[in-house]
Amino acid sequence: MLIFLKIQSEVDKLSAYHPLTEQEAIEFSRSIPEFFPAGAVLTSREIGDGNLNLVFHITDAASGKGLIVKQALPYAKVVGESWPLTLDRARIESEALILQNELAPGLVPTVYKYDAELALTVMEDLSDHVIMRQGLVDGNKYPKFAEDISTFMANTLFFTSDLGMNQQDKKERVKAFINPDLCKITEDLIFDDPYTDSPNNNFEAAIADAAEALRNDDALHLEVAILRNKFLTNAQALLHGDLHTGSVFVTAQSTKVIDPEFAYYGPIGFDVGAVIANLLLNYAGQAHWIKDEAELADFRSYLLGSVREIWTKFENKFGALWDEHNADRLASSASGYKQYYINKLLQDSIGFAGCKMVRRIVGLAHVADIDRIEDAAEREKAQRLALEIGTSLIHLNRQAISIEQAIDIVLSATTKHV
Ligand SMILES: Nc1ncnc2c1ncn2[C@@H]1O[C@H](COP(=O)(O)OP(=O)(O)O)[C@@H](O)[C@H]1O
Ligand SMILES: CSC[C@H]1O[C@H](OP(=O)(O)O)[C@H](O)[C@@H]1O
Repeated sequence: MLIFLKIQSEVDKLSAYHPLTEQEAIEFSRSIPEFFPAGAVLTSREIGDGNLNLVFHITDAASGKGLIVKQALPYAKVVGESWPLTLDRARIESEALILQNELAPGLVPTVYKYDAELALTVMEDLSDHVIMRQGLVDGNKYPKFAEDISTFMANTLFFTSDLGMNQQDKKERVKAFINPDLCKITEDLIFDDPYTDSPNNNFEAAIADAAEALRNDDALHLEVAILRNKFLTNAQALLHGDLHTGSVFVTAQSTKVIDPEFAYYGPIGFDVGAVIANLLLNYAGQAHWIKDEAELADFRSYLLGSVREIWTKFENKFGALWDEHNADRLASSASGYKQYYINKLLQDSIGFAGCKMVRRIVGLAHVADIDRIEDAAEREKAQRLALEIGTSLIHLNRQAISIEQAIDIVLSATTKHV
């Protein structure tokens, strides 16, 4: 009730706020200086397929130019008005995109305009790219992805941390990116609901036994509680906060990260783990999407190779930034500290990856890689494989010393679930 009243008063204060119609989105997009030719005949289509916001695609057939107008609703679209959600997330998203573009140039869409009253951002149209989740379901490989995403994560995470920026300025930035509503979604959906009998949970009867096992595994609960506490308290760097393959646009030559409305200061491994988890969720679903055994083995080995490459490149790039740009005297001089810090990042990444896999199988919001499998028995197999990998990664996390251990977990779970 309190949240509802808070958000209602937020909406009342923004007197101009209302969800745009497709026509109004066209009118708004004409305010971007010198983008569309004067008198251009524009068309508008609401294309939002995410859980939270409106996304209008504005196009001019004559010039071939396009724009994206993304507007926050005062509630979570996937659930409806009964789940109020702050409009401030539009500010967080546009400020995060602008900062990410400075730290990792070319790896996010350009922001043309942010309007606080309407809670909307006008940004570069990336319709010549595909959403990576769909690309992977279609069996496509992305040769630039590991290089680009490791650069994106190393740069944005290092240079927003106490290692890579002035530590007093960092505290101001923590303040600017306080994001309680969106963090609460993650705290509930990822770090609580799957391990209890929550009304938010959403799993099929066929895997009720596996869902029950999650609720009764004390050792697992200990690991999740430790990871949850890191998410709640470890303001290590400015995270993207929701870095799944539905938040990445790709082509063979290009990578663009979108949708950082969950950005806040949190543990670095949460972003790295999100990328790993979503590659592994695709891995779990692929036995349905690719029927030929040799092709399946090849694609799965590409996915595991990507996990290895992403971690290794991230570790090397983060380490190189540490050597060249460290703003913390003791961190750079204390012998063994860099190795200690980066090993903790590996452990966190593995643990968070596991949590993110589990939530996509038994929690509120699922992934197309698995949910779109029409055959119930095949879908169940994929769900059980994802749960086995996810829980094993969570159990491993604090013991991990190499990414190879995570890969071994995937391989032995695969053998078990043929
Ligand atoms: N810059 C963009 N260019 C082209 N399409 C976009 C862009 N941003 C978002 N979209 C489309 O809108 C969809 C939802 O966007 P997203 O930012 O993920 O919204 P939500 O925050 O609701 O999840 C994307 O899956 C994509 O199809
Ligand atoms: C009730 S929000 C559920 C889920 O949706 C978000 O994803 P997206 O904005 O990309 O659709 C985020 O992952 C949340 O956990």
